[in-house]
Amino acid sequence: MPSLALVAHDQKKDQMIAWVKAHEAALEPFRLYATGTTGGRIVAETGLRVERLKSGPLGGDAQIGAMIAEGKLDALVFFIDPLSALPHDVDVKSLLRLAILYDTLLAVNEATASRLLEAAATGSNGSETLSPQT
Ligand SMILES: O=C(CO)COP(=O)(O)O
Repeated sequence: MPSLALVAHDQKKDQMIAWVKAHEAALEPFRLYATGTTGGRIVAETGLRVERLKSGPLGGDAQIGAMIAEGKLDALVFFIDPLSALPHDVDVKSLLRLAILYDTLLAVNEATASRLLEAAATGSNGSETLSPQT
């Protein structure tokens, strides 16, 4: 089962929830992970099962980065707030850096996230990356 992590900063959480609801069927085939607060809202407001990690500022971004480094994550949807200063900006940068380094499927805005799911569904792109790991 391919794995996908969902992460959204506070000002982007409403957008993440709306996006998850709009793509619930397409997200069901994934083993889903999320940082703590994002995951809590997804579990409370959608029908999806999500494995919650720590909250981003408390190490959740770092946990997802470690999953990438260990080859345990196929794709990351990360709705970043481009208008706020974040105390854990170094963690955000580290996570993005690892996703780039390991060539992980990465979407940092809604338009790209939707295309990523379409590609995963059709297998027209990234099918190899999204094939089951175990
Ligand atoms: O801060 C985050 C990502 O950098 C997200 O963490 P939460 O989902 O716990 O708010």
